[in-house]
Amino acid sequence: MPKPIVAIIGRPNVGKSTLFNRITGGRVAIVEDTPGVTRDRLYRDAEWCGRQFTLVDTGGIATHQDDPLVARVRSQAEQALKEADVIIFLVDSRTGITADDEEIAALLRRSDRPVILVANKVEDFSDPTVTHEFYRLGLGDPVPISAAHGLNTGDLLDRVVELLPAVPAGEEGDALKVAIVGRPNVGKSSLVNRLLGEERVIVSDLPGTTRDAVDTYIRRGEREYILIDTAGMRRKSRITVPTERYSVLRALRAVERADVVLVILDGTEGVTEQDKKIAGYGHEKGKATIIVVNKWDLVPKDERTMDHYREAVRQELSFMAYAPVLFISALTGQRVDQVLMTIDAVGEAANRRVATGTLNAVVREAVLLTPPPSVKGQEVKIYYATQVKVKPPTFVFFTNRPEGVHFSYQRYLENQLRQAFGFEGTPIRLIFRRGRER
Ligand SMILES: Nc1nc2c(ncn2[C@@H]2O[C@H](COP(=O)(O)OP(=O)(O)OP(=O)(O)O)[C@@H](O)[C@H]2O)c(=O)[nH]1
Ligand SMILES: Nc1nc2c(ncn2[C@@H]2O[C@H](COP(=O)(O)OP(=O)(O)OP(=O)(O)O)[C@@H](O)[C@H]2O)c(=O)[nH]1
Repeated sequence: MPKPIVAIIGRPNVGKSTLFNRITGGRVAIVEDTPGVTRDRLYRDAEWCGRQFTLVDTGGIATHQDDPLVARVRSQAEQALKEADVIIFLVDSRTGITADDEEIAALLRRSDRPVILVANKVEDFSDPTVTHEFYRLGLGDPVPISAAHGLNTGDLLDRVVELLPAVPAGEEGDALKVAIVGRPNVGKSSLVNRLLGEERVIVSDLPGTTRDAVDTYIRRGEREYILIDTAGMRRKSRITVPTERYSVLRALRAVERADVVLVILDGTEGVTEQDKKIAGYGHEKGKATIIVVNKWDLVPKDERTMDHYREAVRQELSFMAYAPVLFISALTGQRVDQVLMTIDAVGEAANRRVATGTLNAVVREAVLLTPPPSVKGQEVKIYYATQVKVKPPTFVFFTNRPEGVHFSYQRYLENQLRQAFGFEGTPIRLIFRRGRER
């Protein structure tokens, strides 16, 4: 299960970022007395009484600067309503209720999300009348706080934790987290639907309809998965819709918390620059990756079309030669069964540990077969290796000259390890350290 999300909403200048920093214990950011000062940190993890959650500061959500304030505040609130498990609605006890507050309150009253109404900037907690007028918003008892001084914020957090969804038993454990990423409209939601075997995510022809990452928990026999369905990532220059900034962040976050990344390509198009960038995120983060070429039903083909496409993928994504390539149709269901099987396989490979003895037998033979080239007349010796980590499998090689192991020789060693141990679908890392013969 992902961490629950708690959003702070409210009109500009009520103290959202002050409260955000107070709760997450971040450095108190430079807050100015100017309404609408933009910050770029939207999400931060927080914990209270052992419960973890992700806090969102909606003041940082990008909106059209040209839009009237009311529209901006409303779109931020709507965004928060879509994804938050609990909402903190912040008002300013010094200014009292404004038209913007009324507008947000109306939105909140129509939604079914738990809302905590919080009156900020309270100086005198002994005076019960300071928060009285806020009852009129129809959202229950206002909680008085001072975000700037950290007064009563503990009580507020108690309320937040009470309202968080319960942690379902046994769900924290072994489920493999699978991020489904790709450009808008390549068929991410359609694939998720197929994998679920039922229509649960709304699919539409409009690019970018799937705005938020949706986490779905599925079980197949003994195995459990969490599918993280992300919104399409747009090229930076084309980001015009306010929520796009959100989408890119979410997609990156999805990759970060995933064990396996499915990069979905549109079979009717080649591999684009955007595809490369998306695939690159997973590679850099050391995630096991599967390339899924979708809409294969639409591709006019003969018996060589698949090989051609595969070659193109290999060429464009040459940095991830380890990733298996599948050709599917989310629409007809063709070969979709291979997706879960391949997820299992690459998930296992990413977690594989090789015994030190076996590893060194392979390394010795590889070195014997092709010794490392010497550098400036000096011999380079590889003494032994050991696996220090999984996800991704990471190996430390001890050598007399770590800087002398040429990149092409590192490639050679990587290939030898792959030949011996597989590791299909996962990057592996080789680290060279100075050491002595054992
Ligand atoms: N007196 C007092 N001032 C506060 C308190 N909390 C925040 N402020 C001040 O209110 C102003 C606005 O605070 P911010 O945290 O930037 O408000 P915001 O809601 O994030 O504002 P936007 O960025 O415009 O959305 C700052 O000058 C803060 O110092 C408080 O508890 N008491
Ligand atoms: N012919 C065909 N059409 C498909 C296939 N997969 C998806 N589509 C269609 O492609 C369109 C986009 O599919 P979605 O699943 O919404 O794509 P998405 O990647 O989630 O899109 P965003 O929400 O924009 O990120 C829909 O009209 C689907 O019916 C496929 O395998 N074959």
